[in-house]
Amino acid sequence: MNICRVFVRKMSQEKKWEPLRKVGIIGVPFEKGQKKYGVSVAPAALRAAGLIEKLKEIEGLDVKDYGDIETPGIKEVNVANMDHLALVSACNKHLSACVTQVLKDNRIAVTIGGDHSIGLGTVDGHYKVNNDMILIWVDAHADINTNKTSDSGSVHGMPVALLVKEFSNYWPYLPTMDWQDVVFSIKSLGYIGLRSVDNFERLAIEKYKVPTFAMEDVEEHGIKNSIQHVLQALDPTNSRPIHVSFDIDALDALEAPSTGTPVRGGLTLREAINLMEIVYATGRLRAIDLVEINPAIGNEKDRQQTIDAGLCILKAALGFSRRGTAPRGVLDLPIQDPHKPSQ
Ligand SMILES: NC(=[NH2+])NCCC[C@H](N)C(=O)O
Ligand SMILES: [Mn+2]
Repeated sequence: MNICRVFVRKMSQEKKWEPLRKVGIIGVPFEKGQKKYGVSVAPAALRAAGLIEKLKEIEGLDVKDYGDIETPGIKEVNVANMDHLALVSACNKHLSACVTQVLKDNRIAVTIGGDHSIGLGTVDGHYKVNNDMILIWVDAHADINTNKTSDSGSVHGMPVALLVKEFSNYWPYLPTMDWQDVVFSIKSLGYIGLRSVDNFERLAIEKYKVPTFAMEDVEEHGIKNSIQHVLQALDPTNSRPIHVSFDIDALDALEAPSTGTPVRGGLTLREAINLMEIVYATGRLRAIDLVEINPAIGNEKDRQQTIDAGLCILKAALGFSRRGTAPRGVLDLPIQDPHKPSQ
């Protein structure tokens, strides 16, 4: 039997994944998912630091800026221990539609927060286009509290719990949230970088066996094995689109001090870059969120360091190589005539 031919046929049936070389940037100046002032300034601060230009420098990358999502003032609703739900809901409804549009334009959706409550809209919008997507939540926190289990009442600690269909019995009726179809499964979720996990969050992770590499596990296995393990657990056939929701507080507070809920003992920037390089190399990254950069926290150096770290993470996710990239289609260095003066 011609095993070889069967193998070749099987290979050619498998979808080949190439990194998408087109991206769409969405800014979300939203901060009502938590209590501190400043995280809404991040999209402007990143743009001022050259976000668009720096991404355009990546060889072959086509970058389109879709502008910012604005959230007009709105009448609040009353849900126990859940601050500003109506505003969070309005912002995410709009954001979800925008992410869907970027993906339909055949671009990777790059969303700049904003606090992490906006993960609700980015994942909702992504799922509408790729319902086989997997979600990698890179964070110091699990963000899987309900209004019953949260100590803070801040929705940036709840987006994962709002997203997953397995949690429907853990929520009351949530006014203003009727736009959301809760269809994403917790079976498609994995965590990297955790080190501040509330009791009920830990219970949820164990109950639903969420592939989780908390900092102790990253310590034991290294970042490369950690991400590969999560990807393998969620998608053993390497065939599902990837969404990374990256909270800057996944980095050690020394690497990214300008954030609202910093925790020491986190990822180094090198580990975060390596993580994103590995995700890029799969060719399957379709959406990335970068959230919780708060330029109003710390001094000028803290601010710059945090924004710079965020830019490094985005660049690694979108194909920047630390090895360098030779100019495309050029085979030699520029020739000069040794008998003539320079021109
Ligand atoms: N996206 C974040 N920074 N989340 C922090 C959440 C902290 C805490 N677990 C809470 O529920 O409030
Ligand atoms: Mn978070």
